[in-house]
Amino acid sequence: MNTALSAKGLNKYFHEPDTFQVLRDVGFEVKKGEFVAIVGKSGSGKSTLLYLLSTMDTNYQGSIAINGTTVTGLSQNELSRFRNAHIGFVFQFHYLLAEFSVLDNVMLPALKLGKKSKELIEAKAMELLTMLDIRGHEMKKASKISGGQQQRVAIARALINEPAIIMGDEPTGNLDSQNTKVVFDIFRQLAHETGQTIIAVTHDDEFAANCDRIIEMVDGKIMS
Ligand SMILES: Nc1ncnc2c1ncn2[C@@H]1O[C@H](COP(=O)(O)OP(=O)(O)OP(=O)(O)O)[C@@H](O)[C@H]1O
Repeated sequence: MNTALSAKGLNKYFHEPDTFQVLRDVGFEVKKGEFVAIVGKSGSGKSTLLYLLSTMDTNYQGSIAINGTTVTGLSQNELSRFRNAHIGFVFQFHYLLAEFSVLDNVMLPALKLGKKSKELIEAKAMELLTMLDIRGHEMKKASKISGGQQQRVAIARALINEPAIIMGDEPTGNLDSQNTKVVFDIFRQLAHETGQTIIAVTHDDEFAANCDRIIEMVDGKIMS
């Protein structure tokens, strides 16, 4: 199976203050190992779309399948389990637990999933911290490292359960150009060498231009 994500006929409405259609018949497929950027003007519906794709928002028309599982219609409990096992999230603001160590932050989603022993999880976390060049900072509180390092810790946390898909909402929105390049290169490596699929909403034209494919949203529709 070569399709990582399939979205069909997605329509989404907001009803406050007035009824407003934010997504209009959105459909596309993303292949396994593809690195895709979602771009578009502010208000075009990018974040709303990512919320649907990431299974956080279930109030829509249409259907979404991830890695061959139709997630549309699953219960909140099923979705929560599915997300934990299959999707990694990287946001503009990393939402690390400031008072917890770097290592604990990375280990947490795997401890929550409860499939592996603490020793195995710690070994995997250390492997990721090494790959992301944060080795040596693992016992520091998350609040005591730089912004670029924090974002790399957030990526390690997103990767700990070896998700098939990584979704980013402005994953480099808060970073300088040097750290943006580091994060971009990590994503590209994950896509092209590990076969993980990356879908990132971005306002950064250079970031988008270097992805495998750009999905452009205009007024809730896909243009290209
Ligand atoms: N909860 C909500 N209730 C009502 N309208 C909403 C809600 N969330 C978003 N919208 C509206 O839906 C439209 C799309 O919003 P969305 O956040 O998806 O856009 P975006 O392309 O991600 O924008 P940005 O680039 O500024 O983040 C906007 O007009 C926004 O005001």
